[in-house]
Amino acid sequence: MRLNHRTTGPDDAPVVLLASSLGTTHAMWAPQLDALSKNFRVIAFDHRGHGADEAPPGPYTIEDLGNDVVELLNTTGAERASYVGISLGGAVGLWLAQNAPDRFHRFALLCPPVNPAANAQTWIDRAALVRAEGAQAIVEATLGRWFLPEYAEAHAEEVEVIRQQLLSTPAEGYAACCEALSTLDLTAGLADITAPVLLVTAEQDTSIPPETVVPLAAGIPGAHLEILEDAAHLVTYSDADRINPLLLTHLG
Ligand SMILES: O=C(O)CC1=CCC(=O)O1
Repeated sequence: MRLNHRTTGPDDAPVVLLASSLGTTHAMWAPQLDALSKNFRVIAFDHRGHGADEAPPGPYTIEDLGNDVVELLNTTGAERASYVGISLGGAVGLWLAQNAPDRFHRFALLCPPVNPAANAQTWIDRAALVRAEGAQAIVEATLGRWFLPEYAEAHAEEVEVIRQQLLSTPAEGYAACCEALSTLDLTAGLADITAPVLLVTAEQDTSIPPETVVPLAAGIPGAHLEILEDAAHLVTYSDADRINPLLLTHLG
């Protein structure tokens, strides 16, 4: 599976992979590109079934999504990369930290779901809804979880960009990634993670609430936790001015 991606920054710089949330594309990383591309070769990619290409039929598994990233890394010629992932991208990062530790330096995982299988039926129902009715069935509720009302009111154009990404995501790709989440529980391997991990959660994140992310900091050896006040789920997009310095400090 060859993932859609966009590369910026110097060819000979250390590689950083950017992994987006469910139903968005690599374009959601626009607020990070200038800051990260000065010192890194930044590769922002689409998960399988997302972005411009046709979606392979689901269900997908976390192994599918994680192995796609390793294949993408293989094409760069770099032995190792650092990895920044939000939401679904954060879950894939947790899987990579546990299953491909020799390919990665550092992880920054923002609002990652660690045990979505605890709510398996929710994800199965969402997959069925999107297969039947398309992404328009979930778009407004999703934006309501991802952005604070005051941000959405003041940044209508920015929110519209994410709305269009959600609406353009192939229904099969979105649904098949929901199915990957419905079977995913990464809690057992947290203590085995050896890479330095930055965890970020947002106080008003109703998608992946802070109480599900805060315990990861105790479970992952040496993990560093940041809790953002006055922010909802899609922190890289709505709060780049606070997130970018955290990423630059952690990635080194
Ligand atoms: O859709 C949501 O609000 C929650 C979510 C889980 C994984 C993801 O990328 O988004």
